[in-house]
Amino acid sequence: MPPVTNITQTHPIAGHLDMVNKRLNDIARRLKINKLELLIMLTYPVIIILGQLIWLVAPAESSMNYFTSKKNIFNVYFVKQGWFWTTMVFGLFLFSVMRDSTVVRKQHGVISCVKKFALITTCWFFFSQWFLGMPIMDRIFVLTGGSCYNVSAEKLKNSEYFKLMDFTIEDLAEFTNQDNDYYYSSSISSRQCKSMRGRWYGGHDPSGHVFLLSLSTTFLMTQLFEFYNSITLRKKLRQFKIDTENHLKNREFVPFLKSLFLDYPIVLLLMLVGLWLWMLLNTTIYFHSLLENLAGLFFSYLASLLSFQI
Ligand SMILES: CCCCCCCC/C=C\CCCCCCCC(=O)SCCNC(=O)CCNC(=O)[C@H](O)C(C)(C)COP(=O)(O)O
Ligand SMILES: Nc1ncnc2c1ncn2[C@@H]1O[C@H](COP(=O)(O)O)[C@@H](OP(=O)(O)O)[C@H]1O
Repeated sequence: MPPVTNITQTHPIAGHLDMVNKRLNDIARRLKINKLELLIMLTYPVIIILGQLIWLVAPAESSMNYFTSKKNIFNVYFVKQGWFWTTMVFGLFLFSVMRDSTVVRKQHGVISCVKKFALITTCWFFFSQWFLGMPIMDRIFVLTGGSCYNVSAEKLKNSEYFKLMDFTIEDLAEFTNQDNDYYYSSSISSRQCKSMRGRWYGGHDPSGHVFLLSLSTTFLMTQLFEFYNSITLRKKLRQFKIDTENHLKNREFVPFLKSLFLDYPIVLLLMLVGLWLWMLLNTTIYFHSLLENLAGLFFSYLASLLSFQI
């Protein structure tokens, strides 16, 4: 009888996979993180590249859709309040983990993930909300030559921070009226600029959306796998399906919601992660330049890498 050869050892693809695996282990070791954390972090460059390809390939008319609008419901009520939703889902998840008798090493895990959340919340706050005045993302914009332009005299607040525009910027000319005076400032935040109907123009503007969406997703996914593995997760999702079918068959809507929020928030967590990844793809197709999206990702990587050290 001919000797039995192990196909996984002899197939050329197995060799390549082995090499990729070794390379990933190497990178993870150098960054002092585990392979799962690395794999999660690698999904964002893939999404950003996919977004760029869609933007390049799709003709303008087919790329104009509901998600091209800044006013789409998912952007206004979800992403723009993104830290709130991440906090809610994380809180429910943590509460369910504490009540779950099948989870091992609970106490240590819960404390470390609360610390991680405090750290990334601080990073989010400093990067996108406030950092001894302007948030970091706005400071980068101003330091690279950006300003808030075209603020009309009647919308002007805190006039000491503004100078009269005795010049016009060609790109922004359509937003001004020849008869009015307009002002500009490099000392106010993007939020203040927007509130005065000014134009945030001229600098490198790291994407706050890419930062928030990738940081939240990394945190939620790494915490999910901190407490569950793929087998226990699949078991939980199967049980959720059975419970839901029973609830809905008996028209028990309140018990269904109770079980979703208290016993199976992993379903909410996975739904939120799905929405965040979808919105991330849309951001990379329709908004910002590639470099600005990568800058948002870079700062979210820094925050995640810091949190992995806890
Ligand atoms: C010194 C201050 C440190 C603050 C951090 C303290 C850490 C405390 C530790 C643990 C407890 C955490 C409790 C956190 C509760 C957080 C609850 C909320 O998140 S309420 C705020 C809701 N707001 C948002 O979610 C806003 C999200 N949106 C944005 O960040 C921006 O809109 C954007 C970045 C998505 C886009 O920017 P834009 O300029 O284009 O609008
Ligand atoms: N996925 C998405 N869907 C809708 N609007 C998005 C979006 N991603 C980014 N935007 C919008 O693009 C602008 C730049 O976003 P950011 O700098 O946070 O990446 C923001 O506009 P506004 O600031 O006018 O709301 C934001 O709302």
